[in-house]
Amino acid sequence: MLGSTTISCALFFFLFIIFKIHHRRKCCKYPIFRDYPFLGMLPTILWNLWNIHDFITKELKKRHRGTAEFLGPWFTNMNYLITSDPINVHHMMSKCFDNYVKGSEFRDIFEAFGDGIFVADSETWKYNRSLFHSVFKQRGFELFQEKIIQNKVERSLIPLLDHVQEQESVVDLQDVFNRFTFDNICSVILGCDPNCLSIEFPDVACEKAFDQIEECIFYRHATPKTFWMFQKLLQVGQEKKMTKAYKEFDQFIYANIESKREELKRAGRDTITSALTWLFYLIATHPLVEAKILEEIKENFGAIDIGKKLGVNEVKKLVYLHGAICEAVRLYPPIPFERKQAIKDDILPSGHLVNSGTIILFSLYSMGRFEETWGKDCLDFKPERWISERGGIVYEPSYKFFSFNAGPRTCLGKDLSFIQIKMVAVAILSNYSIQVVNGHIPIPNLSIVLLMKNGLKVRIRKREN
Ligand code: HEM
Repeated sequence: MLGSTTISCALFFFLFIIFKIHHRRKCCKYPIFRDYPFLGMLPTILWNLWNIHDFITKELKKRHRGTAEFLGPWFTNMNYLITSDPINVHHMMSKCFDNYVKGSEFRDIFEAFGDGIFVADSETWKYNRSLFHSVFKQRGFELFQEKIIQNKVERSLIPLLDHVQEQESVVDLQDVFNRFTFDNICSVILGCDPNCLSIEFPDVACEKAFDQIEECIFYRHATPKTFWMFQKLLQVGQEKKMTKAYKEFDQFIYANIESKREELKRAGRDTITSALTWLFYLIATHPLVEAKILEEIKENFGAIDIGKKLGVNEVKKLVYLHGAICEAVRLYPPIPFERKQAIKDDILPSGHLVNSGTIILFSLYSMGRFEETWGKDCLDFKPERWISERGGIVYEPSYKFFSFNAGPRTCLGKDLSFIQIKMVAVAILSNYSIQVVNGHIPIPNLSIVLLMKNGLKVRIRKREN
Protein backbone atom coordinates (compact mmCIF):
# COMPACT_ATOMS: atom_id res chain seq x y z
CA MET A 1 0.00 0.00 0.00
CA LEU A 2 2.79 2.34 1.11
CA GLY A 3 4.75 1.35 -1.96
CA SER A 4 1.96 2.29 -4.38
CA THR A 5 1.42 5.67 -2.59
CA THR A 6 5.13 6.41 -2.88
CA ILE A 7 5.14 5.48 -6.55
CA SER A 8 2.04 7.65 -7.21
CA CYS A 9 3.64 10.61 -5.39
CA ALA A 10 6.90 10.17 -7.30
CA LEU A 11 5.00 9.92 -10.58
CA PHE A 12 2.94 12.98 -9.75
CA PHE A 13 6.11 14.88 -8.80
CA PHE A 14 7.83 13.78 -12.00
CA LEU A 15 4.86 14.81 -14.18
CA PHE A 16 4.66 18.12 -12.34
CA ILE A 17 8.32 18.83 -13.12
CA ILE A 18 7.84 17.94 -16.78
CA PHE A 19 4.75 20.14 -16.95
CA LYS A 20 6.51 23.05 -15.24
CA ILE A 21 9.56 22.85 -17.53
CA HIS A 22 7.32 22.67 -20.58
CA HIS A 23 5.14 25.55 -19.36
CA ARG A 24 8.14 27.80 -18.67
CA ARG A 25 9.59 27.03 -22.10
CA LYS A 26 6.27 27.89 -23.74
CA CYS A 27 5.89 31.15 -21.83
CA CYS A 28 9.48 32.27 -22.31
CA LYS A 29 9.99 32.81 -26.03
CA TYR A 30 13.22 34.83 -25.74
CA PRO A 31 15.26 33.34 -22.87
CA ILE A 32 18.46 35.15 -22.01
CA PHE A 33 20.08 32.12 -20.33
CA ARG A 34 19.52 28.43 -19.88
CA ASP A 35 16.52 27.73 -17.62
CA TYR A 36 17.49 25.08 -15.02
CA PRO A 37 14.83 23.04 -13.18
CA PHE A 38 13.91 24.69 -9.82
CA LEU A 39 16.66 27.33 -9.94
CA GLY A 40 15.67 28.90 -13.25
CA MET A 41 18.28 31.21 -14.74
CA LEU A 42 19.60 32.37 -11.36
CA PRO A 43 22.73 30.13 -11.36
CA THR A 44 24.02 31.81 -14.54
CA ILE A 45 23.57 35.25 -12.98
CA LEU A 46 25.29 34.24 -9.73
CA TRP A 47 28.15 32.56 -11.61
CA ASN A 48 28.80 35.71 -13.62
CA LEU A 49 27.99 38.26 -10.92
CA TRP A 50 31.62 39.43 -10.69
CA ASN A 51 31.39 40.69 -14.30
CA ILE A 52 27.66 41.16 -14.54
CA HIS A 53 27.38 44.29 -16.71
CA ASP A 54 29.74 43.06 -19.44
CA PHE A 55 28.24 39.58 -19.30
CA ILE A 56 24.65 40.85 -19.73
CA THR A 57 25.83 43.15 -22.55
CA LYS A 58 27.44 40.23 -24.36
CA GLU A 59 24.30 38.10 -24.00
CA LEU A 60 21.90 40.89 -25.00
CA LYS A 61 23.94 41.55 -28.15
CA LYS A 62 23.13 37.99 -29.29
CA ARG A 63 19.38 38.37 -28.69
CA HIS A 64 16.66 39.80 -30.93
CA ARG A 65 16.71 43.63 -30.67
CA GLY A 66 18.81 43.50 -27.48
CA THR A 67 15.83 42.28 -25.51
CA ALA A 68 15.35 38.99 -23.64
CA GLU A 69 13.55 37.34 -20.75
CA PHE A 70 14.99 36.26 -17.42
CA LEU A 71 13.16 33.65 -15.33
CA GLY A 72 14.11 33.30 -11.67
CA PRO A 73 13.75 30.19 -9.49
CA TRP A 74 10.41 28.37 -9.48
CA PHE A 75 7.66 29.72 -7.20
CA THR A 76 9.29 33.15 -7.03
CA ASN A 77 8.29 36.36 -8.77
CA MET A 78 11.79 37.00 -9.99
CA ASN A 79 10.96 37.25 -13.69
CA TYR A 80 12.27 40.15 -15.75
CA LEU A 81 12.22 41.41 -19.30
CA ILE A 82 15.65 42.93 -19.94
CA THR A 83 16.08 45.44 -22.74
CA SER A 84 18.68 47.73 -24.26
CA ASP A 85 16.70 48.68 -27.37
CA PRO A 86 16.28 52.49 -27.62
CA ILE A 87 12.91 52.13 -29.36
CA ASN A 88 11.58 50.06 -26.45
CA VAL A 89 12.98 52.65 -24.04
CA HIS A 90 11.18 55.43 -25.91
CA HIS A 91 7.95 53.41 -25.82
CA MET A 92 8.05 52.74 -22.08
CA MET A 93 9.64 55.94 -20.83
CA SER A 94 7.71 58.43 -22.99
CA LYS A 95 4.97 57.13 -25.28
CA CYS A 96 3.27 54.83 -22.77
CA PHE A 97 4.73 56.47 -19.67
CA ASP A 98 1.57 55.97 -17.59
CA ASN A 99 1.67 52.18 -18.12
CA TYR A 100 5.18 51.77 -16.69
CA VAL A 101 5.63 52.63 -13.02
CA LYS A 102 8.19 52.02 -10.31
CA GLY A 103 5.60 49.91 -8.46
CA SER A 104 5.29 48.62 -4.91
CA GLU A 105 8.05 46.00 -5.18
CA PHE A 106 10.48 48.72 -6.22
CA ARG A 107 9.52 50.68 -3.10
CA ASP A 108 10.14 47.57 -0.96
CA ILE A 109 13.60 47.06 -2.48
CA PHE A 110 14.48 50.76 -2.18
CA GLU A 111 12.85 51.20 1.24
CA ALA A 112 15.93 53.08 2.46
CA PHE A 113 14.98 55.92 0.09
CA GLY A 114 11.73 56.50 2.02
CA ASP A 115 8.88 57.85 -0.09
CA GLY A 116 10.94 60.43 -2.01
CA ILE A 117 11.00 61.26 -5.71
CA PHE A 118 13.08 58.22 -6.76
CA VAL A 119 10.52 55.68 -5.59
CA ALA A 120 7.26 57.61 -5.95
CA ASP A 121 4.63 57.15 -8.66
CA SER A 122 1.58 59.13 -9.85
CA GLU A 123 0.48 62.11 -7.74
CA THR A 124 3.22 61.80 -5.08
CA TRP A 125 5.86 61.76 -7.83
CA LYS A 126 4.27 64.74 -9.64
CA TYR A 127 4.25 66.75 -6.40
CA ASN A 128 7.89 65.85 -5.62
CA ARG A 129 8.99 66.54 -9.17
CA SER A 130 7.47 70.04 -9.26
CA LEU A 131 9.10 70.77 -5.89
CA PHE A 132 12.57 69.68 -7.06
CA HIS A 133 12.04 71.36 -10.41
CA SER A 134 11.31 74.73 -8.82
CA VAL A 135 14.57 74.50 -6.83
CA PHE A 136 16.93 73.11 -9.49
CA LYS A 137 15.84 75.32 -12.33
CA GLN A 138 16.37 78.56 -10.42
CA ARG A 139 19.33 80.61 -11.58
CA GLY A 140 20.03 81.35 -7.91
CA PHE A 141 20.52 77.64 -7.20
CA GLU A 142 23.09 77.36 -9.98
CA LEU A 143 25.00 80.32 -8.57
CA PHE A 144 24.74 78.94 -5.04
CA GLN A 145 26.27 75.68 -6.30
CA GLU A 146 28.97 77.61 -8.17
CA LYS A 147 30.04 79.37 -4.96
CA ILE A 148 30.12 76.17 -2.91
CA ILE A 149 32.16 74.31 -5.53
CA GLN A 150 34.62 77.15 -6.09
CA ASN A 151 35.23 77.36 -2.33
CA LYS A 152 35.63 73.63 -2.03
CA VAL A 153 38.05 73.47 -4.96
CA GLU A 154 40.18 76.32 -3.66
CA ARG A 155 40.16 75.52 0.06
CA SER A 156 40.17 71.73 0.08
CA LEU A 157 40.73 70.01 -3.27
CA ILE A 158 43.79 71.93 -4.50
CA PRO A 159 45.56 71.94 -1.08
CA LEU A 160 44.91 68.18 -0.74
CA LEU A 161 46.25 67.38 -4.22
CA ASP A 162 49.25 69.66 -3.60
CA HIS A 163 49.97 67.72 -0.44
CA VAL A 164 49.66 64.36 -2.22
CA GLN A 165 52.00 65.37 -5.03
CA GLU A 166 54.55 66.83 -2.62
CA GLN A 167 54.54 63.53 -0.72
CA GLU A 168 54.78 61.68 -4.05
CA SER A 169 52.24 59.25 -2.66
CA VAL A 170 49.51 57.20 -4.35
CA VAL A 171 46.00 58.55 -3.87
CA ASP A 172 42.60 56.98 -4.49
CA LEU A 173 40.96 59.57 -6.74
CA GLN A 174 37.56 57.95 -6.30
CA ASP A 175 37.82 58.45 -2.54
CA VAL A 176 38.81 62.09 -3.14
CA PHE A 177 35.75 62.64 -5.36
CA ASN A 178 33.50 60.84 -2.89
CA ARG A 179 34.63 63.16 -0.11
CA PHE A 180 34.34 66.19 -2.36
CA THR A 181 30.77 65.42 -3.42
CA PHE A 182 29.78 64.40 0.12
CA ASP A 183 30.95 67.75 1.53
CA ASN A 184 29.22 69.50 -1.35
CA ILE A 185 25.86 67.80 -0.88
CA CYS A 186 25.96 68.33 2.91
CA SER A 187 26.67 72.03 2.33
CA VAL A 188 23.72 72.28 -0.06
CA ILE A 189 21.18 70.30 1.97
CA LEU A 190 22.29 70.66 5.57
CA GLY A 191 24.00 74.02 5.34
CA CYS A 192 27.12 72.62 7.03
CA ASP A 193 30.35 71.20 5.62
CA PRO A 194 31.59 68.03 7.40
CA ASN A 195 35.07 68.60 5.87
CA CYS A 196 35.64 64.99 4.84
CA LEU A 197 37.97 66.22 2.12
CA SER A 198 41.10 67.03 4.07
CA ILE A 199 44.67 65.74 4.13
CA GLU A 200 43.90 63.64 7.22
CA PHE A 201 41.35 61.60 5.18
CA PRO A 202 39.07 61.25 8.23
CA ASP A 203 36.93 58.14 8.58
CA VAL A 204 33.30 58.95 7.73
CA ALA A 205 31.01 56.24 9.03
CA CYS A 206 27.87 57.71 7.49
CA GLU A 207 29.39 57.76 4.03
CA LYS A 208 30.43 54.11 4.22
CA ALA A 209 26.99 53.22 5.54
CA PHE A 210 25.39 54.71 2.45
CA ASP A 211 27.66 52.72 0.12
CA GLN A 212 26.64 49.60 2.05
CA ILE A 213 22.93 50.39 1.62
CA GLU A 214 23.40 50.74 -2.14
CA GLU A 215 25.25 47.44 -2.34
CA CYS A 216 22.47 45.65 -0.44
CA ILE A 217 19.85 47.13 -2.77
CA PHE A 218 21.83 45.70 -5.71
CA TYR A 219 21.77 42.21 -4.13
CA ARG A 220 18.01 42.47 -3.62
CA HIS A 221 17.69 42.62 -7.43
CA ALA A 222 19.61 39.36 -7.78
CA THR A 223 17.75 37.51 -5.03
CA PRO A 224 14.12 36.30 -4.85
CA LYS A 225 12.05 38.62 -2.66
CA THR A 226 11.01 35.84 -0.24
CA PHE A 227 14.70 35.05 0.30
CA TRP A 228 15.83 38.56 1.18
CA MET A 229 12.67 39.16 3.27
CA PHE A 230 13.55 36.00 5.22
CA GLN A 231 17.14 37.20 5.64
CA LYS A 232 15.76 40.51 6.87
CA LEU A 233 13.49 38.77 9.38
CA LEU A 234 16.37 36.68 10.72
CA GLN A 235 18.82 39.57 10.42
CA VAL A 236 21.51 37.62 8.59
CA GLY A 237 23.72 38.16 5.51
CA GLN A 238 23.31 41.28 3.37
CA GLU A 239 20.14 42.28 5.23
CA LYS A 240 21.94 42.43 8.56
CA LYS A 241 24.49 44.76 6.98
CA MET A 242 21.66 46.82 5.49
CA THR A 243 19.94 47.34 8.88
CA LYS A 244 23.21 48.32 10.56
CA ALA A 245 24.14 50.73 7.76
CA TYR A 246 20.64 52.20 7.68
CA LYS A 247 20.74 52.94 11.43
CA GLU A 248 24.14 54.57 11.11
CA PHE A 249 23.05 56.71 8.20
CA ASP A 250 19.84 57.77 9.93
CA GLN A 251 21.72 58.80 13.06
CA PHE A 252 23.79 61.18 10.96
CA ILE A 253 20.78 62.55 9.10
CA TYR A 254 18.64 63.01 12.19
CA ALA A 255 21.51 64.68 13.97
CA ASN A 256 21.59 67.28 11.21
CA ILE A 257 18.10 67.77 9.86
CA GLU A 258 14.59 66.79 10.73
CA SER A 259 13.49 65.40 7.37
CA LYS A 260 15.36 62.66 5.51
CA ARG A 261 17.07 63.41 2.24
CA GLU A 262 18.58 60.08 1.19
CA GLU A 263 17.33 60.51 -2.34
CA LEU A 264 19.21 63.75 -2.88
CA LYS A 265 22.35 62.20 -1.53
CA ARG A 266 22.18 59.42 -4.09
CA ALA A 267 21.48 61.93 -6.84
CA GLY A 268 24.03 64.51 -5.91
CA ARG A 269 26.91 62.53 -4.50
CA ASP A 270 27.29 59.06 -5.92
CA THR A 271 26.41 59.80 -9.52
CA ILE A 272 28.85 62.71 -9.70
CA THR A 273 31.57 60.69 -7.97
CA SER A 274 31.04 57.88 -10.45
CA ALA A 275 31.09 60.20 -13.49
CA LEU A 276 34.24 61.98 -12.28
CA THR A 277 36.07 58.76 -11.44
CA TRP A 278 35.45 57.09 -14.82
CA LEU A 279 36.10 60.37 -16.65
CA PHE A 280 39.51 60.74 -15.01
CA TYR A 281 40.36 57.12 -15.64
CA LEU A 282 39.53 57.53 -19.33
CA ILE A 283 41.40 60.83 -19.65
CA ALA A 284 44.46 59.43 -17.88
CA THR A 285 44.55 56.50 -20.28
CA HIS A 286 43.91 58.60 -23.43
CA PRO A 287 46.70 61.22 -23.63
CA LEU A 288 45.43 62.63 -26.95
CA VAL A 289 42.07 63.44 -25.40
CA GLU A 290 43.82 64.99 -22.41
CA ALA A 291 45.89 67.20 -24.74
CA LYS A 292 42.77 68.37 -26.58
CA ILE A 293 40.99 69.25 -23.32
CA LEU A 294 44.01 71.27 -22.18
CA GLU A 295 44.15 72.97 -25.57
CA GLU A 296 40.48 73.92 -25.28
CA ILE A 297 40.98 75.35 -21.79
CA LYS A 298 43.98 77.35 -23.02
CA GLU A 299 42.17 78.63 -26.10
CA ASN A 300 39.24 79.84 -24.02
CA PHE A 301 40.91 81.13 -20.90
CA GLY A 302 44.65 81.32 -21.51
CA ALA A 303 47.04 79.72 -19.03
CA ILE A 304 45.23 78.99 -15.80
CA ASP A 305 47.00 79.51 -12.51
CA ILE A 306 46.11 77.50 -9.45
CA GLY A 307 43.96 80.16 -7.86
CA LYS A 308 41.88 80.88 -10.93
CA LYS A 309 38.34 79.64 -10.56
CA LEU A 310 36.05 79.15 -13.51
CA GLY A 311 32.34 79.77 -13.01
CA VAL A 312 29.13 78.42 -14.52
CA ASN A 313 29.17 80.64 -17.61
CA GLU A 314 32.82 79.95 -18.41
CA VAL A 315 32.64 76.16 -18.19
CA LYS A 316 29.60 76.13 -20.48
CA LYS A 317 31.97 77.12 -23.31
CA LEU A 318 33.98 73.90 -23.03
CA VAL A 319 32.49 71.79 -25.81
CA TYR A 320 35.24 69.18 -26.11
CA LEU A 321 35.22 68.57 -22.36
CA HIS A 322 31.44 68.24 -22.62
CA GLY A 323 31.94 65.51 -25.23
CA ALA A 324 34.43 63.72 -22.97
CA ILE A 325 31.92 63.71 -20.09
CA CYS A 326 29.16 62.39 -22.38
CA GLU A 327 31.50 59.59 -23.46
CA ALA A 328 32.39 58.71 -19.86
CA VAL A 329 28.75 58.43 -18.78
CA ARG A 330 27.81 56.61 -22.02
CA LEU A 331 30.43 53.90 -21.45
CA TYR A 332 30.09 53.90 -17.64
CA PRO A 333 26.58 55.13 -16.76
CA PRO A 334 26.59 56.07 -13.04
CA ILE A 335 23.22 54.30 -12.68
CA PRO A 336 23.92 51.12 -14.69
CA PHE A 337 20.40 49.69 -14.69
CA GLU A 338 16.84 50.84 -14.10
CA ARG A 339 13.63 49.07 -13.32
CA LYS A 340 9.94 49.58 -14.15
CA GLN A 341 6.78 47.52 -13.84
CA ALA A 342 3.91 47.27 -16.35
CA ILE A 343 0.39 48.05 -15.16
CA LYS A 344 -1.44 46.62 -18.19
CA ASP A 345 -0.58 44.11 -20.94
CA ASP A 346 1.35 45.65 -23.81
CA ILE A 347 3.44 44.78 -26.88
CA LEU A 348 6.80 46.47 -27.24
CA PRO A 349 7.99 47.88 -30.60
CA SER A 350 10.54 45.03 -30.66
CA GLY A 351 7.61 42.58 -30.70
CA HIS A 352 8.12 41.31 -27.13
CA LEU A 353 5.01 40.72 -25.10
CA VAL A 354 4.58 42.44 -21.74
CA ASN A 355 2.02 41.08 -19.29
CA SER A 356 0.53 43.20 -16.55
CA GLY A 357 2.94 43.07 -13.58
CA THR A 358 6.00 42.27 -15.75
CA ILE A 359 9.16 43.83 -14.38
CA ILE A 360 11.35 45.50 -16.98
CA LEU A 361 15.08 45.95 -16.43
CA PHE A 362 16.81 48.52 -18.62
CA SER A 363 20.52 47.91 -18.96
CA LEU A 364 21.94 51.41 -19.36
CA TYR A 365 25.42 49.91 -19.40
CA SER A 366 24.59 47.74 -22.43
CA MET A 367 22.79 50.59 -24.17
CA GLY A 368 25.97 52.64 -24.32
CA ARG A 369 27.84 49.74 -25.93
CA PHE A 370 25.60 48.65 -28.79
CA GLU A 371 27.03 48.83 -32.30
CA GLU A 372 23.56 49.34 -33.82
CA THR A 373 23.12 52.46 -31.69
CA TRP A 374 26.62 53.99 -31.58
CA GLY A 375 28.39 52.50 -34.59
CA LYS A 376 31.41 50.22 -35.02
CA ASP A 377 33.56 52.34 -32.69
CA CYS A 378 30.98 52.07 -29.89
CA LEU A 379 33.58 50.89 -27.36
CA ASP A 380 36.01 53.73 -28.08
CA PHE A 381 36.31 56.79 -25.85
CA LYS A 382 35.77 59.42 -28.52
CA PRO A 383 34.61 62.91 -27.42
CA GLU A 384 34.54 63.92 -31.13
CA ARG A 385 31.35 61.86 -31.42
CA TRP A 386 29.57 64.67 -29.56
CA ILE A 387 30.87 67.59 -31.59
CA SER A 388 29.10 68.80 -34.72
CA GLU A 389 30.83 70.04 -37.87
CA ARG A 390 30.11 73.59 -36.77
CA GLY A 391 31.77 72.98 -33.43
CA GLY A 392 28.60 72.74 -31.33
CA ILE A 393 27.43 69.91 -29.10
CA VAL A 394 25.63 67.06 -30.89
CA TYR A 395 22.19 66.40 -29.46
CA GLU A 396 21.28 62.73 -29.01
CA PRO A 397 17.73 61.78 -28.01
CA SER A 398 17.54 60.67 -24.39
CA TYR A 399 16.11 57.25 -25.28
CA LYS A 400 19.38 56.62 -27.13
CA PHE A 401 21.73 58.40 -24.68
CA PHE A 402 19.86 57.03 -21.67
CA SER A 403 22.41 57.72 -18.91
CA PHE A 404 20.26 60.56 -17.50
CA ASN A 405 16.98 58.72 -18.01
CA ALA A 406 14.34 59.73 -20.57
CA GLY A 407 10.79 61.07 -20.82
CA PRO A 408 8.93 62.83 -18.01
CA ARG A 409 11.29 61.34 -15.39
CA THR A 410 14.48 62.67 -16.99
CA CYS A 411 17.17 63.50 -14.43
CA LEU A 412 16.55 66.93 -12.93
CA GLY A 413 20.22 67.44 -12.13
CA LYS A 414 21.64 66.86 -15.63
CA ASP A 415 22.71 70.45 -16.39
CA LEU A 416 23.97 70.95 -12.87
CA SER A 417 26.02 67.74 -13.16
CA PHE A 418 27.83 68.93 -16.28
CA ILE A 419 28.66 72.22 -14.56
CA GLN A 420 29.99 70.52 -11.40
CA ILE A 421 32.01 67.92 -13.30
CA LYS A 422 33.50 70.55 -15.62
CA MET A 423 34.47 72.84 -12.73
CA VAL A 424 36.26 70.02 -10.92
CA ALA A 425 37.85 68.63 -14.10
CA VAL A 426 39.23 72.01 -15.18
CA ALA A 427 40.61 72.74 -11.70
CA ILE A 428 42.44 69.40 -11.60
CA LEU A 429 43.54 69.02 -15.23
CA SER A 430 44.94 72.51 -15.57
CA ASN A 431 47.07 72.05 -12.46
CA TYR A 432 48.06 68.38 -12.43
CA SER A 433 48.69 65.46 -14.70
CA ILE A 434 47.25 62.18 -13.52
CA GLN A 435 48.82 58.74 -13.95
CA VAL A 436 47.00 55.57 -13.09
CA VAL A 437 49.24 53.39 -10.92
CA ASN A 438 50.88 50.60 -12.96
CA GLY A 439 48.86 47.40 -12.90
CA HIS A 440 45.77 49.03 -11.34
CA ILE A 441 42.76 47.55 -13.12
CA PRO A 442 39.46 49.33 -12.61
CA ILE A 443 36.80 46.77 -11.74
CA PRO A 444 33.16 47.91 -11.58
CA ASN A 445 31.61 47.30 -8.15
CA LEU A 446 28.35 45.48 -7.52
CA SER A 447 25.99 48.21 -6.50
CA ILE A 448 23.20 50.38 -7.85
CA VAL A 449 25.78 53.09 -8.58
CA LEU A 450 28.69 52.18 -10.86
CA LEU A 451 31.88 52.90 -8.93
CA MET A 452 35.28 51.18 -9.01
CA LYS A 453 35.52 48.26 -6.61
CA ASN A 454 39.09 49.08 -5.54
CA GLY A 455 38.96 52.81 -6.19
CA LEU A 456 41.10 54.66 -8.73
CA LYS A 457 44.72 54.60 -7.56
CA VAL A 458 46.76 57.36 -9.17
CA ARG A 459 49.92 59.44 -8.84
CA ILE A 460 49.71 63.12 -9.57
CA ARG A 461 52.30 65.53 -10.84
CA LYS A 462 52.16 69.31 -10.91
CA ARG A 463 51.93 70.71 -14.42
CA GLU A 464 54.52 73.18 -15.64
CA ASN A 465 52.32 76.07 -16.78
C1 HEM B 1 26.38 62.36 -13.72
C2 HEM B 1 25.43 62.65 -12.88
C3 HEM B 1 24.02 62.10 -12.91
C4 HEM B 1 23.49 61.06 -13.61
C5 HEM B 1 24.19 60.15 -14.63
C6 HEM B 1 22.09 60.96 -13.24
C7 HEM B 1 21.21 60.01 -13.75
C8 HEM B 1 19.91 59.89 -13.35
C9 HEM B 1 19.04 58.79 -13.71
C10 HEM B 1 19.43 57.58 -14.57
C11 HEM B 1 17.84 59.00 -13.11
C12 HEM B 1 16.62 58.07 -13.13
C13 HEM B 1 16.70 57.19 -11.89
C14 HEM B 1 15.50 56.31 -11.67
O1 HEM B 1 14.38 56.68 -12.07
O2 HEM B 1 15.66 55.26 -11.03
C15 HEM B 1 17.93 60.26 -12.40
C16 HEM B 1 16.88 60.83 -11.72
C17 HEM B 1 17.02 61.98 -10.98
N1 HEM B 1 18.14 62.75 -10.81
FE1 HEM B 1 19.95 62.42 -11.66
N2 HEM B 1 21.81 61.92 -12.33
C18 HEM B 1 22.95 62.65 -12.09
C19 HEM B 1 23.10 63.71 -11.21
C20 HEM B 1 22.09 64.31 -10.53
C21 HEM B 1 22.25 65.46 -9.67
C22 HEM B 1 23.54 66.18 -9.37
C23 HEM B 1 21.01 65.74 -9.18
C24 HEM B 1 20.59 66.81 -8.22
C25 HEM B 1 21.31 67.38 -7.31
C26 HEM B 1 20.06 64.79 -9.75
C27 HEM B 1 18.70 64.76 -9.50
C28 HEM B 1 17.85 63.78 -9.96
C29 HEM B 1 16.45 63.70 -9.57
C30 HEM B 1 15.71 64.63 -8.64
C31 HEM B 1 15.92 62.56 -10.22
C32 HEM B 1 14.49 62.01 -10.14
C33 HEM B 1 13.69 62.43 -11.35
C34 HEM B 1 12.29 61.84 -11.35
O3 HEM B 1 12.11 60.67 -10.96
O4 HEM B 1 11.38 62.56 -11.76
N3 HEM B 1 20.76 63.94 -10.57
N4 HEM B 1 19.20 60.76 -12.55
